[in-house]
Amino acid sequence: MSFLTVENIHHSYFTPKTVTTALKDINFSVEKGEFISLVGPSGCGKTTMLSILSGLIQPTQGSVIIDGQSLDNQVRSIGYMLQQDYLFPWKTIEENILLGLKLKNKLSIESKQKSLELLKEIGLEGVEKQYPRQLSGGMRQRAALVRTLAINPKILLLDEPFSALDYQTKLKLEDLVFETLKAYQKTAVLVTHDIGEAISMSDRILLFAAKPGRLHKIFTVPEQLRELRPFDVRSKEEYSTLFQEIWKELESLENSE
Ligand SMILES: Nc1ncnc2c1ncn2[C@@H]1O[C@H](COP(=O)(O)OP(=O)(O)OP(=O)(O)O)[C@@H](O)[C@H]1O
Repeated sequence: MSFLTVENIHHSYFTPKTVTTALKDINFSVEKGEFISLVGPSGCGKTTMLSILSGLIQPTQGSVIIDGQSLDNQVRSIGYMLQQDYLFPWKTIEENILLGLKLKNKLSIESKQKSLELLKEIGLEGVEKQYPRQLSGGMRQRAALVRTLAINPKILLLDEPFSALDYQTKLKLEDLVFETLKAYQKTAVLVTHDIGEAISMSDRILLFAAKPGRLHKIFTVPEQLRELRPFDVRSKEEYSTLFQEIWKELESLENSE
């Protein structure tokens, strides 16, 4: 059985005058430790899918099974990382990264030590007593990653976590997040508009189509790219080939709309 199974998900948004089918007949599964990306044109339902996986919205139909249990029993073990870091400005970095543990009643000497070690591993040693405004955007996103991992989530949902960063910081963070998730064998689902980012970080890429939002095609990243760090993937021939393939598929989707 797969670690994450999405079964027959259907979701519509209702307003007094309109019904929008954001997702229709979505089925896919993710293995433990696998990294998948959701890509596709604007409005194809990527964010809706992630909101369903996080338990923030209930799908109109269908189910999500994580580690053999329904999502309702697992929402506490989902980690969510967004475009904005959402660190509390009046709390220090240490207080921010321990907040999730505190809220979940999981703060202990051991869990605190683990979180501070992770902060060190991610290159943020020495900023514990500083406030978010004293850190750069990239450093704040790294702190947000530590806060997300501190609760030891079973699955990490990443909603365009690098899109607000400058290009150089983004590439560096892609490497860092990739290495960290690999080291901790975390299962992750990334939503991104950046095909290059999807190829360089993922095992598989799920291309969604719009109107109605649906899963159009799944691409498997070649084995030889999966062992490399994201930055190095970008210079490989297999990367360019897959980029072209996904790009053409996206163009054909746009032309058929
Ligand atoms: N709260 C809402 N109420 C009504 N319609 C919504 C709502 N949220 C999203 N939609 C509609 O559902 C569809 C899917 O939206 P969603 O935001 O999931 O797509 P997306 O792929 O994440 O888009 P983008 O790439 O632009 O962020 C769109 O047609 C959108 O207009």
